[in-house]
Amino acid sequence: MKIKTRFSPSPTGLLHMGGVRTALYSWLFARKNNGSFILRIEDTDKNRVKNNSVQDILYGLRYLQLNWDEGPFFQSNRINIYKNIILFMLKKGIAYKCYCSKNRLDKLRKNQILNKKKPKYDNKCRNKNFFLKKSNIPYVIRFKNPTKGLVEFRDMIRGKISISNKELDDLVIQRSNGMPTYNFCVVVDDWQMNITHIIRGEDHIHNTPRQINLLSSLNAYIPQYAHTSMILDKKRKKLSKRCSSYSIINYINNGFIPEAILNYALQLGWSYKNQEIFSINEMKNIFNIKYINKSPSIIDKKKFLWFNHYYLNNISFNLKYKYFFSYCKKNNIFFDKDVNISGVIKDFLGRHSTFKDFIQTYDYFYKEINISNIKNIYLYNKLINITILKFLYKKFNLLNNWDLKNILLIIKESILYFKISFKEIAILIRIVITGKKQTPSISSIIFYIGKKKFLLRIKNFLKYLQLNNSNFSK
Ligand SMILES: Nc1ncnc2c1ncn2[C@@H]1O[C@H](COP(=O)(O)OP(=O)(O)OP(=O)(O)O)[C@@H](O)[C@H]1O
Repeated sequence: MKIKTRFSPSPTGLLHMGGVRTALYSWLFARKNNGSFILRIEDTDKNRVKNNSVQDILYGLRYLQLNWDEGPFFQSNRINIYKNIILFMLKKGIAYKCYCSKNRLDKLRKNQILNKKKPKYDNKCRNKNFFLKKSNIPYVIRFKNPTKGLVEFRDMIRGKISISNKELDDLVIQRSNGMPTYNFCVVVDDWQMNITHIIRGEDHIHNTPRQINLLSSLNAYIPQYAHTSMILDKKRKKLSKRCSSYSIINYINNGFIPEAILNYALQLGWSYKNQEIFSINEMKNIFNIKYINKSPSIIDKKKFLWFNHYYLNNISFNLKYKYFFSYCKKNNIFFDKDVNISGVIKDFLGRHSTFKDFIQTYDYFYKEINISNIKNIYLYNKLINITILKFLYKKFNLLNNWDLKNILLIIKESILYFKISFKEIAILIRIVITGKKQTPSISSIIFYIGKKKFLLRIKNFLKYLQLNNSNFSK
């Protein structure tokens, strides 16, 4: 039997690490076993569906390259399939119409709670034959859950789980508005899509016995289940789809790369021989459900940054370049062709943990600097500054071979000429061409920023000094 797994999020909010890890484990399990990975969007509860949530899920999965073999299927497009099966179940007598009013059910529930009993439907309508009844009274359709025996399954993470059927309600499979319910649609889809393994969060574990009973009543194959523990935020609460700071889109916007997100997601609740770094291929080869642990995991931003930093330093230059430019494009950041951005990436990206941090630190390579924000250039007086800058402009303008060696030669020449220190001239140039007091080595910055931008910034600065009364001195 071909292995088939599925990721089936509900589009009720943002895709977060909990969803990504579930998708990753299901994807890895399928890939490791030459199986198929299916994407199914569980969007039948229209009241809870959030705008753009589907796009967010698809974008996140595509960014992470968790490619699906079938789908995306949308449950909202399959309503007729569910309804036909419900009709079949009614005919077969494994489902029935329940006309109990909300009022009656509320009272029943209240009394049960008062008598310290677990709230449960009392099966009032179960044995009445309402199938042919035509009336305007609203009704729901319930599944006839077995009343005796146990539902048992072997969870691939948690071991044997069994629950008495006495504990289970006659599940509503169709609401009074005619819409099939979540648990029912899931069962029909898992059955019709031939899902063999269901890896999902333990927030669904209470649904499993009901789903198994439904599958059995339809003579369907019972998949194997693996319920993972929850991922929690730093306050130890289950990650929320409503909180954007934990969303994948937020990580992507901050410049986390797929390798780091996947590696971090993998090891949140999964461990293998103390190894931390796994390439995608390694994940596919090694992945095994037996390495998933049962305790909840807490998102640790520092660790996540560490992974991204690691990958920014260790992926191939081509990949770095590709990710970096798609990040820039998405954020409307463009570089003049004069700027040697590959050099900047090669030399400086490795110092940073995210693209966002990197791009903010080196904004002077793509953004014009605002001279009027510069308050002090810490060097002599205005006249001397103007003289040095004019000298530099002239020398650099004549330089045809824009390379590090020649750039350093001009800097040295200016030091000797003006009898100032390297530090002093570096500060002046740094402020003028970057607007910042701290940057990496000034000769590299001059080299990477290119002749055109370098000269233009000196020229603009000179203009500003000449027009302005500020003396830019100590
Ligand atoms: N915090 C979490 N930790 C681990 N797994 C999670 C977490 N949140 C969701 N999942 C799992 O991710 C998968 C997709 O989740 P889904 O989008 O349906 O979120 P959900 O939290 O179950 O949805 P909803 O909040 O709308 O009920 C499910 O298998 C779910 O169990």
